[in-house]
Amino acid sequence: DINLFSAYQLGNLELPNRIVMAPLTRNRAGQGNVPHQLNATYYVQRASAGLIIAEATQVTPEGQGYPATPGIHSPEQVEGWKLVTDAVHQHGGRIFLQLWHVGRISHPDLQPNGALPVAPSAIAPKGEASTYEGPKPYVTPRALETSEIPQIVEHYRQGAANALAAGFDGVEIHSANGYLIDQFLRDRTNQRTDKYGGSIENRARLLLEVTEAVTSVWDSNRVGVRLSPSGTFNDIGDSNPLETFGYAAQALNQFNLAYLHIYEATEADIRHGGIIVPTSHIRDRFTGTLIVNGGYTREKGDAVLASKAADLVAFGTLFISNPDLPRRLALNAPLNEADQATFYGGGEEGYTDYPFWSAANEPVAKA
Ligand SMILES: C=C(C(=O)O)c1ccccc1
Repeated sequence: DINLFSAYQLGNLELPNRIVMAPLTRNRAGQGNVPHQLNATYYVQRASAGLIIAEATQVTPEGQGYPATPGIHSPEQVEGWKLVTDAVHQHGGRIFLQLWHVGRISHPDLQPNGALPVAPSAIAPKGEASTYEGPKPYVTPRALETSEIPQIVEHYRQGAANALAAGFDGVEIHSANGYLIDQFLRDRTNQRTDKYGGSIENRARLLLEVTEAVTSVWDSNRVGVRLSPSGTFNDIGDSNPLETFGYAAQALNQFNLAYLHIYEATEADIRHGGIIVPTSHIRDRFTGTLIVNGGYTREKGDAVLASKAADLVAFGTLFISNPDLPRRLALNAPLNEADQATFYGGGEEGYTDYPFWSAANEPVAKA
């Protein structure tokens, strides 16, 4: 039976296992949102993943929504990312970059010239923004003019080109978790009356235009898309996600992408009463490789692969605290507990200081 340790042919990339490192925001970019050596150490420690999807990275300054998240829009950032891709490649790893624009999930304190964050419509998210001075209530974003959207698409294209120059093996278009592209996809946040709003085709237009632009830079088998059909994070929602995401999954087939990556329903989504879209609804419509993510264990991962409900399994929290996760899963070794207090921000504590497994730290049987 296929399991987590089976190899996988992802387009022309050979993955030695089916264990993917999920994109994880860690808020540890250097000055100027430039990746630095500490980030290279963190990623190279995890190079045994079948595939690393590096953290969400803004394609333009307006796309930043949190302190110290890396960018891919300046020459310094391209140079910084080369430290990461070179290190991972020297250790035989493969790494994609997740291209991001947060849309309304930001604050004027994080925006160039203190401007309003942009979004499909002027609808403020519930909750608080994370700024360098701490949490602040979200503001009502500025609705993008129709004439501004080609420039947004160009930011993603340029970001994709910069990722190619930075030595990545591919890119993932972040279209999940209530950020800009997800804001356009869903009718709670997109109440536009132009060709980017109203019908499902119109609400998916930005996703498809960005995918078109990114696949004009990369071979399509090096481009992935991430969706969160059941998501409620960032006050996102849709009146008919089965239809919305069923359409999106089918529409993406035209590009022959590397994969579609689904962030599955969390306990929070179920608690928030979001409509749950079963991953089978997507699997039945998307004809390419499917990555699933969300609370998987070795057993659940092996099972979802054996049943052919997915092709690859992404792990987030477990990769935070277990740099050598594939080896530990293969050995059924104990797993380090992740320290949530150091998930976001800071330095090496809770980032590069989690131990690797060695039999030496096997609990010694009591004499
Ligand atoms: C990029 C994120 C996502 O996709 O959910 C994110 C951002 C901040 C904290 C956690 C996660």
